[in-house]
Amino acid sequence: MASLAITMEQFYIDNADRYNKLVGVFKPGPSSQKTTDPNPDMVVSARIRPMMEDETSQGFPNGVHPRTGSGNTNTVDLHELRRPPRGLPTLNSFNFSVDHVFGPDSTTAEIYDSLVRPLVPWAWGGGIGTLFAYGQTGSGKTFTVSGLERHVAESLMNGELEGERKLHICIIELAGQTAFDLLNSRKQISVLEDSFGTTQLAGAIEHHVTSKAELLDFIDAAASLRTTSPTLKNDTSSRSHAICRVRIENPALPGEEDGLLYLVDLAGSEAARDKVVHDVSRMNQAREINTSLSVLKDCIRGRAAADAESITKPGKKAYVPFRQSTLTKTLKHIFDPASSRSCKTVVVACVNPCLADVMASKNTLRYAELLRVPVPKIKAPTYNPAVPATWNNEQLREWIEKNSGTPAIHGSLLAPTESGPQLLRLPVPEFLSRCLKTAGVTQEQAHAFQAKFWKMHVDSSKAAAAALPRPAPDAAAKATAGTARSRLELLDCSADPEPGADAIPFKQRIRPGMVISWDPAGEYAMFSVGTGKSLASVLAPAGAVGDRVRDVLGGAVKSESGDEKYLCALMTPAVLPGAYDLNLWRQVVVSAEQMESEVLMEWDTATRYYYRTV
Ligand SMILES: Nc1ncnc2c1ncn2[C@@H]1O[C@H](COP(=O)(O)OP(=O)(O)OP(=O)(O)O)[C@@H](O)[C@H]1O
Repeated sequence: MASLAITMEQFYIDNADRYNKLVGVFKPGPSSQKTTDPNPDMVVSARIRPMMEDETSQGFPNGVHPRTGSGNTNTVDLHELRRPPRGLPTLNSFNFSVDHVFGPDSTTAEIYDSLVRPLVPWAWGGGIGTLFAYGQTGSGKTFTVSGLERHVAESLMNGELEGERKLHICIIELAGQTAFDLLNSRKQISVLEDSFGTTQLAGAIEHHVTSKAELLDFIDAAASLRTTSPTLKNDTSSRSHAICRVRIENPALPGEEDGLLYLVDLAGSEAARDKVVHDVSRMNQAREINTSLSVLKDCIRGRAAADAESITKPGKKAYVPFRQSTLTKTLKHIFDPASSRSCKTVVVACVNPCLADVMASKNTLRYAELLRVPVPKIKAPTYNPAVPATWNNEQLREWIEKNSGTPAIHGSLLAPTESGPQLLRLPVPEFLSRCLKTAGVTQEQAHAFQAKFWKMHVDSSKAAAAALPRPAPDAAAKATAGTARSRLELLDCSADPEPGADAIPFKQRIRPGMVISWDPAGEYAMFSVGTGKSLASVLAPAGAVGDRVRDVLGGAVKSESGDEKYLCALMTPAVLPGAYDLNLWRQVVVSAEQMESEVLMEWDTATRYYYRTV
């Protein structure tokens, strides 16, 4: 095998002139892949590095050519030289299409500006931005990722992004099934899934960073450890995946998910021709790398397909095999369709243009093409006031201002340019931060409004998917027609079913199930949360229960005083942000005087919790 490779190399060198002549007269045909609409959340690019000094000095021609002219920036031509049994060598040509091709003269700054820069504000707003560099050994992955890391550090730390954030960095290396902390002397760590289904890097140390210099120091320390590890020198970087994770915490939204920025320098997809060693461990290593890269491809495609369908078919569950490799398990948040985190991903397929490596380059470009999932062409939807996915920016803003409670959230602050589908894709923390820009809006109102918007989308899509023939409206439905909430909505919401009830002060219509905010005094103060208030759901008038009934602190419920009192069940914050539990057996007596306001709550079947609504 090795001798065959050497003979082929000699053949390429001997026929370099003929090869260059054939390439010079090559007439490119149409691109082999149908052009698809670019997917803004999943961009696949190729970077062709320059020929290296040693490659040109040996006489190897350039085998990979970005197509130029007529504005074409996404096609690459690759030419092999075939050795026929008889006669002169001939050209065997292929072309590949991706979203962007960067030729040997392109700089890392250009790649950053056109593809990677948008990931930074996305993660700053609470989303997940990921960059993968893929390619054969020696194709420029580390060169590209380390250059991009510098630009990312600059963007994160130059003070241009809005709001305060706390940044934490962690850099790990995955070699086969084993993970190491590159910021802690390459100590072995474990990749575990906890009982909440979250992947934990057990044993890895996260470092808080406050300046660009500090961030770069960590990046450089990890890079030097990766490339100079004594026993693995020279081969370490090519046989392992390096994952740099920056976690971006927003102190103004403590309960929300943090933004995540991943920069992933993948293991070399194939051993370079001059490094092939056919021992068993090397073969096993190569098999593991190939498996992890193949699973990665399936996961990237799976997630892109799930995202593309999330707006049109939200009920449909995509299968993404992220548990099949340590790499994808580590990056679970990106791939798990159940995580519902908003992700933007960029892949840079790095290509070595030397003719001697053209087989590996062909595989890299084919892999890159496979990562592209066409975005379904959806004709402009017809406006439907009940379906957020059909709203343009103007319709969305109008709805926001009418439906976001008091004070009304400014549409221009929440959705300056977005359409309905675009706002649905916004990371939740970013949505909340934008709501809070309107003076007087509280976090609770922002949460409730976000939940209302999302629920409307889910309900409308489910209704469209079900497309069941509708029965004729019954008398009760007719009675509520025209009120703010449909009969169906009222089944899961604490709102008063009486049409027009909200015009009557809540104390004049207290009823079982109503949720109230109250001010617990004395020993009941232990039930207050945050603001000193507590939430409870009315069960019955205190006078309606037997003489021996006691509340949660053992006090008698029935009393001789003529005060208007109610037996209520406490509602307490649950583990999920913005969620509440109804504690049916933690009962308290609340007088009408202690009640401050009615709070509308909704039941969410998916999480089995109650949420505030507006
Ligand atoms: N665009 C580029 N311009 C100039 N030099 C480059 C470019 N890309 C890569 N190189 C050089 O090519 C060599 C190989 O690059 P690099 O180490 O980044 O490859 P790699 O794909 O990370 O390899 P490995 O998988 O072995 O880690 C390095 O000397 C690097 O400086």
